[in-house]
Formats: sequence, C-alpha cells, structure tokens
Amino acid sequence: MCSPYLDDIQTTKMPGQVYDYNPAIHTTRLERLLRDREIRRSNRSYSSNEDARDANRDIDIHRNRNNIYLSDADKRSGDKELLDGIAESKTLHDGCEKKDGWSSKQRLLVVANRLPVAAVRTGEDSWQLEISAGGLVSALLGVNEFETRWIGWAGVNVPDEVGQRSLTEALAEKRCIPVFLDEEVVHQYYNGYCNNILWPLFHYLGLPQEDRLATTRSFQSQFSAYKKANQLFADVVNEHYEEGDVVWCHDYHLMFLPKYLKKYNMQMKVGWFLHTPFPSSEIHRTLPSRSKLLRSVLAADLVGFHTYDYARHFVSACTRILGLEGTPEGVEDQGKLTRVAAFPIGIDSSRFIRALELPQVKEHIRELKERFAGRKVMLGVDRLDMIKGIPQKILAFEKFLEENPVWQDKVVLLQIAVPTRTDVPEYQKLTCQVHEIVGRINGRFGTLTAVPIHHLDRSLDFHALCALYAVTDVALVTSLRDGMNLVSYEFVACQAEKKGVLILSEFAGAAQSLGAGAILVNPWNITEVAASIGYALTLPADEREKRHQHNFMHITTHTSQEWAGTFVSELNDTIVEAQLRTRQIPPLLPTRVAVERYLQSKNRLLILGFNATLTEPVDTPGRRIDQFKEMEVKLHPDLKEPLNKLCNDPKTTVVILSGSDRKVLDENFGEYNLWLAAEHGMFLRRTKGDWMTTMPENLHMDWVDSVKHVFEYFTERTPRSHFELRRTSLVWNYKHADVEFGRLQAKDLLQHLWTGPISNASVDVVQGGRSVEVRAVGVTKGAAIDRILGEIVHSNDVKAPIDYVLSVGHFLPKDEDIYTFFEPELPVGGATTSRAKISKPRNQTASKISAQKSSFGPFVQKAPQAFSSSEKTTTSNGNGHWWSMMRDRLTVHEGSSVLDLKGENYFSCAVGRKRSSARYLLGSPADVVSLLKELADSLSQS
Ligand SMILES: O=P(O)(O)OC[C@H]1O[C@H](O[C@H]2O[C@H](CO)[C@@H](O)[C@H](O)[C@H]2O)[C@H](O)[C@@H](O)[C@@H]1O
Ligand SMILES: O=c1ccn([C@@H]2O[C@H](COP(=O)(O)OP(=O)(O)O)[C@@H](O)[C@H]2O)c(=O)[nH]1
Repeated sequence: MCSPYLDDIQTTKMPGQVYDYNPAIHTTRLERLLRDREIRRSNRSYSSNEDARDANRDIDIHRNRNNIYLSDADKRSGDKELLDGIAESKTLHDGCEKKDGWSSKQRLLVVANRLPVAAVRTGEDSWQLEISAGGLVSALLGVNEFETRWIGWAGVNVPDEVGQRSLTEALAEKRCIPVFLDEEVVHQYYNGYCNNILWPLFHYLGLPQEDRLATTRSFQSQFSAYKKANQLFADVVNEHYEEGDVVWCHDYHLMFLPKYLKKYNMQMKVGWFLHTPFPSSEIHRTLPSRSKLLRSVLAADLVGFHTYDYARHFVSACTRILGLEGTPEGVEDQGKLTRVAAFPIGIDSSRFIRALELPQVKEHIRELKERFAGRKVMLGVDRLDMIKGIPQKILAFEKFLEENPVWQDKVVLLQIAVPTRTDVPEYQKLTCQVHEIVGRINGRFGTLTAVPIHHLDRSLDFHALCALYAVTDVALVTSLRDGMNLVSYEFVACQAEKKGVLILSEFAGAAQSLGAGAILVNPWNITEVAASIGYALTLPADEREKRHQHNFMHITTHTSQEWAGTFVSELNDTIVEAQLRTRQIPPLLPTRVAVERYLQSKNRLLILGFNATLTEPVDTPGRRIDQFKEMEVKLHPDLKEPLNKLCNDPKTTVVILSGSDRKVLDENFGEYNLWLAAEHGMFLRRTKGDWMTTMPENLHMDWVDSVKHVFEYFTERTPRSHFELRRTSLVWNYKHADVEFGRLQAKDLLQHLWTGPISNASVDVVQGGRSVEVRAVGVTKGAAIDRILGEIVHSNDVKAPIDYVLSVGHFLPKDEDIYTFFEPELPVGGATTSRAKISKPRNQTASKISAQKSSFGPFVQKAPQAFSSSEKTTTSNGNGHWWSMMRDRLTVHEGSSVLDLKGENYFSCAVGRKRSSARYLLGSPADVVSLLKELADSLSQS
C-alpha cells in the first residue's frame, strides 16, 4: 500500500524514491500532510511518462474510429472510452508494482447514490451500461490514484433474482457494486426526501411552494425511507469492506451512512463529502430531523465541503443546533474530533485538453463554426434543475436582445438542458416553464432562417460537449446556488485557443476559484446579467487572454485527482491524529477495581465535584436543553440513597468540592453527613457545623467592584447570558447565548478586563468552554484541598490514616490540580506506602462566618485558625503545600500517620472530559451515579 498511514509507525517505500516515512517523527499534522503531498507529487512525476504514452494511445484509438464518429452506433464514443477506463482503473503507481512486486494502491470504496453507470435492461439477463451525467460522476472518474470500487444505485428497479445476479456481474466488470432499491424506497427516499426536501433546502430554495403541506405530512415516511436506504447502502459496504480500505461516502443522499458504518465497525476509515452547498444553520434548523442528520454525519472521521463557507455553516449548525464545540479543526464532542475542511473539487483537465486534438472533435468544431458563422456563440450547459437558474438566464438574454437590437441576428444562445429527476413534480413544472419562455423569445426575435435560442432537452456525449465548449465565445452559468459547477471548469479547459469569456454566478462554489478570471453576476438581477452579456461579447482580446490564463492555470492545477488525493490523505492522517490523541486520553475508570479497593481499605476519602458530576440531567432525550432548569442545578435524585449510605459509613469521609456558592451546596447537601467546600474550597463546613473560611489572609479582593461592572455591562448586551457573584470570584456564563456572538463578546470582555480593571490586580482569569471567571490569584481546588484536609484531620473526623482516595469531578483545567494533588504523596511504583505524620494544630477552632452574608462587603480574611498566619502566607504565595508542610507535624493519634496511601488505592477521575490530568475517566453523571451506587452496595455486602 502506498498510504503511509496504515500503521502510524509503519515505514513506507514509494516508487522511484525511497522514503523512510514515519508519522510519529513528523509530529505535527501539517508536517505529515506536506510530506504526503510531496510523496504524491513525486509519484505523479514518476508516472508522467506513462501518462504521455496514454495520451498518444488515446489519440490513436480515436484516429482509427474517426470515420464512424458521427454515426448513431458509436455516438457516445468518448463515454465508451470512459466506461472502459472505469474498468481498467489506470494506476499512477504501476512502476511501484513492477519494481517491488507489491500493490501500491490503497483500496478506495466510493459510495454514492448514483453509480458512474446507469443500467438499461435489454433482456432477461442482459444489460446495457451508460455513463451517468452529473458533476459528481465526472469528477470521480478523473481519480485513478487508488484501487477504486464504486458502490451505488444503478438507477433501475430490478425486482427479480436473475436480473440482480446478471446486473451484478455486468457491473463487476466496471468495478461497480450495485445497491438494489425497490420502487417505493426510490420514490420516498430519492424523489422524496433527497430531491424534494434536502436538495431545495440545501440550495436555499425552501420547500416546494405548492405542495408544502403535503411535503410536511409525508416527511416522516420519507425520512424513514431515507434511513432504510442508507442502511441498505451500509449493508453492501460492510459486505465488501476489507481491513485498511478507505470508505468515502458522497453527498446528501447518504448522511446516515457514516453512522451506520461506524456502528458496524468503529475502525473503518470513513469520510463524507457534500457536493452541494451546506446552508446557513438558520436554514438547516428548519428540518425536523436536523439533529439526527448532523450527528450521523459527525460519526465520520473527516467531513469535506467544496468551500470554506459551506464548512463554516456546517460547524456552526453543529454548535448552534447540537451545542457542540466548534474548533478550527472541526467539531468536538466529548473529546472526539470530527475533522471538517474544504476540499474544492476539480476536473480531469487533461482529458478535455486531449480530446480537442481528436480528429472527430476537430471535425465537429469545424461543423459548428460553419453553422454559426457570423454569430457569436453563447453556451449554457446544465441539468434541467431549478438551482441552475435557467429561466433567469433566458430572461436576461431576452433583456439583452431587447436593449441591444444590433446584436439580435449576431448572437445565438445554445442551451443544453439535461433532463434530470423527471419523476419529481417540481422538475416537471420547470421543464414546461423553460419551454414556454424559450418559445416566446424565439417567436419574438427569430427569423425564418434563424432563432436566437437553441434549446436541447437532452445530454450530449463527451466529444460533442468538448467541441461545443471550444467554439463558445461566452459561457453563461447562472446557478441560483451550486455546490461547485464543473461546467465552468470544463469550458475553461477547452478554451486554450478561443479564450472566451465566462459569466459566472456568484452563488456557485466555482465563483471562489474562478471568480478572478470570470465576470461574476447575481443571477437574480437580470439587468446585471444582461449588461454582463454585452460586456463579455465586446471584451478586448488582451483582457480575455489574461482572464483565461488565470482560470486555465487554476483548473489545470486543481484537478479531480488532486482533490481525491488530498481528501484521502487528510482522511488517513485524521486517523493517525486520532490515534495520537487517543493515547493521551486516560482510560475509563475500572469501576470493579475501584470498588474492591474501597472495600479493602479502612479509612476512605471521597472528594466529589458537584456540577456535571452529581447533578441530574436537564435535557430529556429529543428535547432541547432547558436554560431555566440548568441554572438551578439539582442533585441527581438517584444519588440520595447511595450518598446517604456512604456518608454514614464511619470509615468514609465525603467532601463535596464545588465552584458553587454556599447557598447552592446547603440546599442540595444540607441533610447529609459530609463536608461541603464551596467556591473552590474557599468556604468549608461540616454539615453538622457552621461555615468557616479557608481563605488565605493576604487575598486581595479590591478588584471585585470594577469587574462586576464589566460583567453587568456584557450581561445586558448578550441575550441569555448571566453572571454569578461569589465571595471570591465572578463568573460570566454565556452557555445559552448564541455561541458565536457569545465568543465575540467574551473576547471583547477579556480585552477590556486586561486593559482596565484587572491590569494590576492579583487575579486569575479562567476561561471555560462558555464562561469567563475572574478569581483571586491562587484560588484552585488543588490549592484548597490542601487546607481542607488539614481542617478535616484536625476536626478529628479522620481517625485512622487515609488509605483510599477517590477524587471525581467535571473540573476546569485550572482546577485539575486536585487530581495531581496526591500524586507527589504516592510512593514511586505504588507498592510501598506513604506515611505522613500529622501533629495537632495549636488552635483547634476554625473561624466561623455567617452563611447568609453573601454580598461583597469589606472583606474579612479569616483563615482556619488552626494554622498560623505565617503558614497561610506560604500557601497563598504558592510556595508549597500546606498539607505537605503539616503532615510531618500533625498526628491523628500520637505517633500514627494521616496518609497511608498506595498508588493503586488512588483513583482520580474526570467526568465528561477526555483531556484531563486525571488517571481515569467517567462518561457522565449517570456513570458517577452507578459508581456511587456500587460503592454503597458494597458496604451492605461487607
Ligand atoms: O444524480 P442526479 O440526481 O441525477 O444528479 C446529478 C448530480 O448532481 C449534483 O451534483 C453536484 O456535484 C458536482 C460535483 O461536485 C457539483 O459541481 C455540483 O455543483 C453539484 O450540484 C449532486 O450533488 C450529485 O449527487 C448528483 O449525482
Ligand atoms: O450533456 C451533458 C451535459 C453535461 N454533462 C456533464 O455533467 C456535469 C455537470 O456537472 P456540474 O458540476 O456542472 O453540475 P451538476 O449537474 O453536478 O449539478 C459536467 O461534468 C458535464 O460535463 C454531461 O455529461 N453531458
């Protein structure tokens, strides 16, 4: 295999050159991708001589066929050649196979609704295969770098077994594998959900106007058929999949496929590419199945679009609709990254350039020139689809003729309108509409010998199309929206001699690549299009030349081969990257072991976070998140019993360590026998006693008022954001605000804070996913646990050395120092025990403060008076652990130790975060509930 990614430490040899490639050495993603690009290029130049030989062979074939080119029997000679090409699957790496005796090509399973060939039944078990029209097919046929298999629908209903078997055999010769869909599924899935719902919506056309309600009513059954069809595609892929294959799913027809494939095999490399635009999230969110579609696509490893705009819209739909994290790399969901990027498609430009040299094409060009002598030729080539803006194009042409009578007999518009999706009523209506307009205009401006518009409701074969492109003076592409539009690329490829002008809709993806050389128009503005026609027809030769060169350079360098190569290379690399990331992800908590060790120990300490750790879920499945509920966090109801049991166990001490304020903790945990540490441990109380502060004495809080003003200002200006005022910190939360707006506001807020209110203050600014928190410097859970432990020990709650610690929470990175707090205390290798001696404090009374006092007043800084002020200063300066300092001097009982912890008895565990310094992970609060239940149950069994 030539892909260097099959194993991330595999060394790969390439033809012509010897590379010792090891992705682990090329550590950054960009380094690896650049390296892969270099390898692909060198392979290409290696095989360029072979390509040149191929080109000559092509010409020879066509020379021999010259005399029959225009006969009916071989009208589609270019297509036949292409059909044979699919079967041959010409390789770039032939040299590689010859030299080293191993196949250089990676297997690529291309899965698209439509196969590159459509089947027509000619007998019970005989079939005629014809090339399918459309950009997706044209582009993928230019890809020959891989050992490609196509999987798709052959465009025909084959209910009988004989037919299915014979068609499978016929297609196998073309390396195609059929997916059989029955008529009803095709009707509901292809005509219905794909072409009547997704297609118009993704192209900003809204649902079909007339039968909008009928569409709404049939939505559910069409959606079911859509899923069913996707499952049928998945079944066929699974049947043919071999380990190491790359599976490339295409287009809006198959949005469920990535999910179904991954469900079958998580190791499968799955990419998904959309050939249409992806609309703004505001459009996508109108779809009843919006979330399911997005989630299914996100199961892929790599998701590709033609333009950055479409990719951006997709990411924004995932953040706004699913509430996931959008990053520059893609979309992240609980540590799993789906890479999202733009891969603009191209064409096999050399195939078009070569075709112009064929004698029959030259002959056809000569005929066309003769036929339209004395007139400028304008050309439109489109599927007869409402997105192509054909009526708008023709109306603009009419306006041009109307305003420029001098051109009336000097210009002709050739419009090739390829019939498509003819079973869908909207398409049938469009056909009638276009015929009517063309008839009217020809009647209005035509003469006995000539008409201004030649309209063809049919497709042309490849050579006829090339000839048409070559004789054209002005190509007119007026798509109302178009994923890319390859016709514009093909036109440029065939214009090396004429250097005609391309008028291109700004709403086609191609406008982003060919915009500089083309004349861009808004197709809805027929006045502008009409004026552009006049401008293009009279453009001086030198300007035409410059514009053409610019675009020609683009289409010959951004080929379909390059497109596919880049996509597959990124897909392979995404897998490598995911493997590297996975290595950094801590393993899941071994619950059974954690419970066993808990049971075996004599004095256990459980440190538990609250938010997103012990809280009840606020979003019921299928329903949106309720902001109101989420702002009032509540203890998970299923935890009441187990928590009670654990708290009442004499050998277990439970500490709830949270960022929440005292009131919240009082409300949720007042009834349990445990320790509460509010505001990241700045306040502490045993539920039997009063709150005390553990704050270091030198904590400066003089910045609070000014920060509060800034937070108020931004809360007022950011709908659905709110802020919390705590004794030691302020938190501005924009979780429920518009994500993008929230982020911008957060950026602005931070900039303002840094340059003003906190420029000289001793504060830490902690940025959460959707929050900004300003705290007094050094306030972290890890720093607080130091003091909390001291207090617990001195309160005589801990009567024997702690020999088991379980620390579980959904903590911000800044607070993750709690996970590493005990690590230095643990013996190396985990076998021996750490024995920390603790002596009695000088003063056992902690400073009590009023729990009701919640507003910021003159700040009384009282530390637990168990410790001297000099010791407190040391802690707040961050010069060492209070705990570490004290442990050697404090004793629980004279001469015994307070910490007797073995490595294997320490379980630090992050909840719902994959990037963590904790030893282990748990997925969600539901998993915490199960864990605590098991711990509690084990008590009754012991
Ligand atoms: O298969 P059909 O329903 O007859 O439709 C033909 C294809 O139309 C769409 O093509 C898109 O892909 C092109 C290449 O990426 C792009 O240039 C163009 O803008 C798109 O419209 C459709 O996405 C394909 O799935 C269809 O096969
Ligand atoms: O008679 C025709 C007219 C067009 N095409 C091909 O159809 C594709 C149209 O692709 P485009 O991206 O422009 O639009 P799509 O039809 O895919 O939306 C191009 O490759 C054309 O060469 C064709 O094979 N026969």
